[in-house]
Amino acid sequence: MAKAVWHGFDTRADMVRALADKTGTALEAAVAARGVASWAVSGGSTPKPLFAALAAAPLPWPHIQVALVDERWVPRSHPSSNEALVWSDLLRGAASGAPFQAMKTAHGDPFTAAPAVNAHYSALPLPFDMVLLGLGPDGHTASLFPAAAGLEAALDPAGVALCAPIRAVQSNVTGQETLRMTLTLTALKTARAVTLMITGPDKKAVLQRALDTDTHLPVARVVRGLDTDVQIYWAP
Ligand SMILES: O=C1O[C@H](COP(=O)(O)O)[C@@H](O)[C@H](O)[C@H]1O
Repeated sequence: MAKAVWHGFDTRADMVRALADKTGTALEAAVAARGVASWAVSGGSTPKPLFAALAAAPLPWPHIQVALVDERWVPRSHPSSNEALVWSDLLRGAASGAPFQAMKTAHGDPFTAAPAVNAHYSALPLPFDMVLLGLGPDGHTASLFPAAAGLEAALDPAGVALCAPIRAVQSNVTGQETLRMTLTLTALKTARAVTLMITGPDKKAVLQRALDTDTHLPVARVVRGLDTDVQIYWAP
């Protein structure tokens, strides 16, 4: 069973430097070994400085396939679009030559889009060489929200889908449902390396609790279900 390995830093800048270095080295090694690398990235606010650091890094970007870990079912013009974040913060400068796989399609909802999104993701160089996960205050990672419709299918260890539709109610947005698409445990499980980037004492406490006692929370179920240990990068 995979476990969490903590890497703590005094400052966010130190953490970003270390994680950028680890990510760049792994992606470069994958290109050297197999001619191509694949990196699945989360959205949200936490990875922004990491994206800025890597966008400027002289990596073999045209051979590094970037894809999303999860997406809100909103157009790219929406401020919450993870795809928009990747375009604005990562796929620029040196990294602008990287091929990118989005999750959002023109379908009206992620449930009808799932076959198409799965077809797109099946064509990627898999397993992922690197996956960058984040964490929400409710213990969600990717778009695997506690009690969401679609959660059990997405976390089914025997599932075959790589991407799954999710209908979630976010605890910090009272009563508001969001439609999302997420990588499944099946897609995450075989990744060669998985990093989880978190900042602040609250997220550290949520993660610690999930790993120790609230083991039903999605982030804990993902950590347990992976083939590889999850490298946790944390700074205050
Ligand atoms: O909803 C989401 O939230 C998590 C955490 O986001 P953050 O803003 O607290 O860093 C993120 O990992 C995920 O990709 C996103 O869709």
